[in-house]
Amino acid sequence: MKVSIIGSGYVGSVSAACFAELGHEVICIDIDEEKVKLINSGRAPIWEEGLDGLLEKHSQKTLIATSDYDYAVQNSDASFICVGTPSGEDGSIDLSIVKAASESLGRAIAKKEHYHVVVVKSTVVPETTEKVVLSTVEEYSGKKAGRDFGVAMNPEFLREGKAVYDFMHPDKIVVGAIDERSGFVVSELYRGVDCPVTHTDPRTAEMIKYVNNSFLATKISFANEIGNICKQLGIDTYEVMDAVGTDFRVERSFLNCGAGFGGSCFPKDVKALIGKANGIGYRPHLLESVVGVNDRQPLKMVELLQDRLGELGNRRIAVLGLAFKNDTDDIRESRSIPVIAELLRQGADIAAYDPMAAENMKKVFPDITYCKTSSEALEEAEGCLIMTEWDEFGKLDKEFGAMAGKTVIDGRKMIDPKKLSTDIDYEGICW
Ligand SMILES: NC(=O)c1ccc[n+]([C@@H]2O[C@H](COP(=O)([O-])OP(=O)(O)OC[C@H]3O[C@@H](n4cnc5c(N)ncnc54)[C@H](O)[C@@H]3O)[C@@H](O)[C@H]2O)c1
Ligand SMILES: O=c1ccn([C@@H]2O[C@H](COP(=O)(O)OP(=O)(O)O[C@H]3O[C@H](CO)[C@@H](O)[C@H](O)[C@H]3O)[C@@H](O)[C@H]2O)c(=O)[nH]1
Repeated sequence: MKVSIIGSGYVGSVSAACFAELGHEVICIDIDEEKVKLINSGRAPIWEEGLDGLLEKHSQKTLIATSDYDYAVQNSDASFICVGTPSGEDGSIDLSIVKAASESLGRAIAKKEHYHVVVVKSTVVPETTEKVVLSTVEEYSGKKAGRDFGVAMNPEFLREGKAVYDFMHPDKIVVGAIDERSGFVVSELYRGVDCPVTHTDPRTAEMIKYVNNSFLATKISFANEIGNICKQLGIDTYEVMDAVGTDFRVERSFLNCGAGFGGSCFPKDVKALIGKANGIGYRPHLLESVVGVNDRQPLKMVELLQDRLGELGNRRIAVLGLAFKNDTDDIRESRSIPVIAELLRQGADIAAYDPMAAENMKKVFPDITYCKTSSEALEEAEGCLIMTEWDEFGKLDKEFGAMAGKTVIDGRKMIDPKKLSTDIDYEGICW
């Protein structure tokens, strides 16, 4: 089939490359000319394991990029909207980018003779597909949904760092369509991907995505709350979760306590669902607490450091890990951001290191010191905060010997001090 993908960020570029790998002809549309150029030269606009290889393989053959909506719509059967859905000022969803993409799509569909399917892959709150996307495309195309064009919602569940693998091997595919014809086109695109498919209406599909993310975020905040209690009682919360997680009704994953959840999805999506609930007159106390625990958790890292070191002004502090999790250069909502902001507020001298995300963090904190290795960051540092679960931090040992102090606060349970040959003053955030 022929498919166009609107937005070439994490979801769009991965979806485009994977649809090409599944044998479809793909056109990427982005308003960012740099991304268009990169994709057309066979290079990925973001770092994702395996993405460069797929783009190199398919670019200029069955995959091209453009900023021309008319060309893309004329030459495809369906368009997937994969643009950003950031938080507005009050945390509720900002749909302006989705609206703009829907307008451009509507104008292009106006000029098309044949049936076209509009698919929303961006994470959008329930009712958006019908009340914003469908109605905008109708308005700008002068055509009728269900007759002249189809509409479906197909949420994406990929994880950054594992995005290509997740797209090709998903747990589930959800297709929320306004009618059978639209749903059929979307399902056909996934032919060859082996997993259960849920066929439903658009608003249920939209809600499935939010419930999936909110539940995982809730597990993490629950684990952090339990971890905070366990720490005070001198109980190993990881041992607790290992045992509790053997209950198949609980399941062990996403119960690792630590510095909290970051990323472009969990914080934004939980807040968007809160905003949507408030909008319909329901106050979601549990979801508010999930955000509250997550906002407080990273600051505990600084408090623990202060307990050991006292005043932090002019003290050199190594911050290991800037990405919101391992295996990505993405720093969106990284828990190291509030930590660095608080350290700066207290006048600390920060030596930061991340294997991939330093360039992105420089845009947020241009004036801290960025180091090329963990060793360089630890050199002469009085304290160290481990913020991201990069494998290499679990292998640190002798490097701690170069510190001026010995305090290491671990936010991701990367270090087992009993296994180190170097003597450190170690404390875990919840253990
Ligand atoms: N990042 C993830 O891991 C992930 C996973 C599942 C779902 N999602 C959801 O998918 C959506 C996209 O997320 P992302 O992380 O890929 O975003 P992103 O910011 O990385 O990419 C969005 C892209 O859209 C482009 N764009 C903006 N306006 C446009 C327009 N009018 N026409 C064409 N292109 C336009 C931007 O230039 C950018 O390249 C969000 O709703 C997000 O919540 C993200
Ligand atoms: O037990 C855990 C598990 C994760 N995290 C943190 O949670 C965040 C998110 O991790 P992860 O879910 O692996 O990353 P994302 O790439 O943000 O993926 C989530 O968000 C995507 C966007 O919606 C969804 O598609 C995915 O299914 C969903 O896992 C990171 O900061 C992790 O450090 C914890 O603190 N404890």
